[in-house]
Amino acid sequence: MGGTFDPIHHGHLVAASEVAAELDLDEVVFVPTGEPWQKAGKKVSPAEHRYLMTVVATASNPRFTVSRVDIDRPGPTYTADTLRDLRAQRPDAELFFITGADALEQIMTWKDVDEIWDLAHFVGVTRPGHELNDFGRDTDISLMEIPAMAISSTDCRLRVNDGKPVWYLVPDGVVQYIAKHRLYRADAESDQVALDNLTRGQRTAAVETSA
Ligand SMILES: Nc1ncnc2c1ncn2[C@@H]1O[C@H](COP(=O)(O)OP(=O)(O)OP(=O)(O)O)[C@@H](O)[C@H]1O
Ligand SMILES: O=C(O)c1ccc[n+]([C@@H]2O[C@H](COP(=O)([O-])O)[C@@H](O)[C@H]2O)c1
Repeated sequence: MGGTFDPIHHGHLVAASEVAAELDLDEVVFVPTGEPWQKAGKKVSPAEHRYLMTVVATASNPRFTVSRVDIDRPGPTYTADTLRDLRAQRPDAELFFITGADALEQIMTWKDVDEIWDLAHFVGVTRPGHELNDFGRDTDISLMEIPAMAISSTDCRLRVNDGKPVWYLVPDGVVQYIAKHRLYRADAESDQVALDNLTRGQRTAAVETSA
């Protein structure tokens, strides 16, 4: 399951859990984006913070793992690259790519969209406020109804900035990670920009130092 995970929330986790149970998957790999090019105009937290929050959120589930392939690959994140990298690491695995209805609405605008159907089966899950569409022939998309979780990362970020709680919207460890690193607060903006401006290696060291 790919995502910007800024922050990861219970909507993501329920989607992964439901698809894993329905399809009897051995593993769900959460893949935080490196540079989500379709969010280029939006402020995105440093990849290392998003990666670490995803690790914290998934740690208690033995079937959930987190991959660095997208955050370690320089440049914009394309799912075709994600899937090629995962296939190289797991040559015998049958891959499924889980995506919510809103992301699925945009899938025809993704890079190399004609090639992605050969790299994985796509599973589109319901999300409140969005229509679920499989685009008909020439695609490989299964649709799945999951419990409706009206949670978004955008709303979580706004709530933190407004001083509202995000308990029970995100896992407890993620609430604590956000507080510890003062994420999503307008008054911490200068810290974020400073982190954004570091090189990838410096950023990893900086986040590890402050963790
Ligand atoms: N509440 C939800 N229910 C089902 N799928 C979801 C939900 N939230 C996110 N997803 C799906 O998870 C994937 C990653 O989403 P993403 O990390 O962009 O979260 P988001 O909540 O949509 O973030 P933002 O509000 O910042 O755009 C996408 O495929 C998205 O459709
Ligand atoms: O391949 C693309 O061009 C592409 C364009 C937009 C989004 N995606 C992928 O879709 C997933 C959800 O993205 P997002 O931006 O909604 O967090 C994530 O894995 C992205 O890398 C992929």
